[in-house]
Amino acid sequence: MAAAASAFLASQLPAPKSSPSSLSGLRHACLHTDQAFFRKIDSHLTLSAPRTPSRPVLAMAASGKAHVVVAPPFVYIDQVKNSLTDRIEISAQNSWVGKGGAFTGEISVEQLADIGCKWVILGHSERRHVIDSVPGWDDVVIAYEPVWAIGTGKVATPQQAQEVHVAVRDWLRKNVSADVASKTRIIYGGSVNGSNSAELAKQEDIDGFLVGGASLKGPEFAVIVNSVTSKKVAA
Ligand SMILES: O=C[C@H](O)COP(=O)(O)O
Repeated sequence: MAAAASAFLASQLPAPKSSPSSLSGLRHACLHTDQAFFRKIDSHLTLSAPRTPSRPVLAMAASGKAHVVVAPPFVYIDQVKNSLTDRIEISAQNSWVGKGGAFTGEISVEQLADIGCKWVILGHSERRHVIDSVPGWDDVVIAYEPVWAIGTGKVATPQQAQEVHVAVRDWLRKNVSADVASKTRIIYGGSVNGSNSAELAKQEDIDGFLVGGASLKGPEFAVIVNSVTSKKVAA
């Protein structure tokens, strides 16, 4: 199980030069906990989900273009999974990342895999996890979310997000490999909605989205999913 130290990686990234001055201090301070890692359990984009996904979500998924993963709270995973087609995969919002043992109340990746959950979000800024190592990068998706943008309605500009995504990719190139840098999906999260997703998706290094609030609105969620270009879907 899973991923690099998010705080460690983030601490090596520069604050985006294009930050507006009113946000630059906050952005810089927040940057240290802004990266989350998605680790595929078996084999990006992850989303909050209502108990029952809406018809537009199912219709959009059936179109077969974007890779869609929904991340309901633990207690709804089975219910949501049973209401979805196989085209939409399931993620947990967190998991126990330590070794085995007696940890009452924690949920392990083995348990998640056992109920058909293929992904897990690790290191979301709301969880403050720090993860030790990445045994393999093939199934890791990195999400950049400025903390000030999460649930606030304040979205990073496409240029700001692109700048940080480039920095993340550069970090991967220097610290892992050029191959991993080019293949790893880096997704943006933080007040993504149907009005801003298209411009964000045009950026070269934005490979998808981590959507919170807008994922609960079926038609808007479908707009966001469809804004991810075919180039990135194919990646
Ligand atoms: O988990 C969700 C992300 O943190 C983004 O949430 P948001 O789209 O509501 O800002």
